[in-house]
Amino acid sequence: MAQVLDAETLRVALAGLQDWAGDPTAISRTAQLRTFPDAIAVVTRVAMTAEEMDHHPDIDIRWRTLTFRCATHSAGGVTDRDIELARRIDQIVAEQG
Ligand SMILES: C[C@H](O)[C@H](O)[C@H]1CNC2=NC(N)=NC(=O)C2=N1
Repeated sequence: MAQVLDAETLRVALAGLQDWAGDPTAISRTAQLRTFPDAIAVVTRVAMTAEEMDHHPDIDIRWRTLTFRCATHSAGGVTDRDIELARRIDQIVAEQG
């Protein structure tokens, strides 16, 4: 099973991502898109990626502002799977933004 990252490993991983913050329990990032449809397009793409990975973020939608939160429930915290999901979310946001 995936292991929860220790604080130092997490710090290094967060430095390689775009706007993510958090602690070993969960990481999150907010992204503001140009329009509501742009935001929903990002949500749809993230949903497809999450299904492929069988790893799903919590997503909060407020007009054109999205907040993503990633943790591995079965492990009780942030694992490599969350870092990979965050990286893919960054890529999708960058492509849509
Ligand atoms: C059976 C299936 O693999 C699990 O329920 C998956 C689904 N998606 C998940 N997503 C997240 N973020 N954490 C999990 O522990 C998790 N578990």
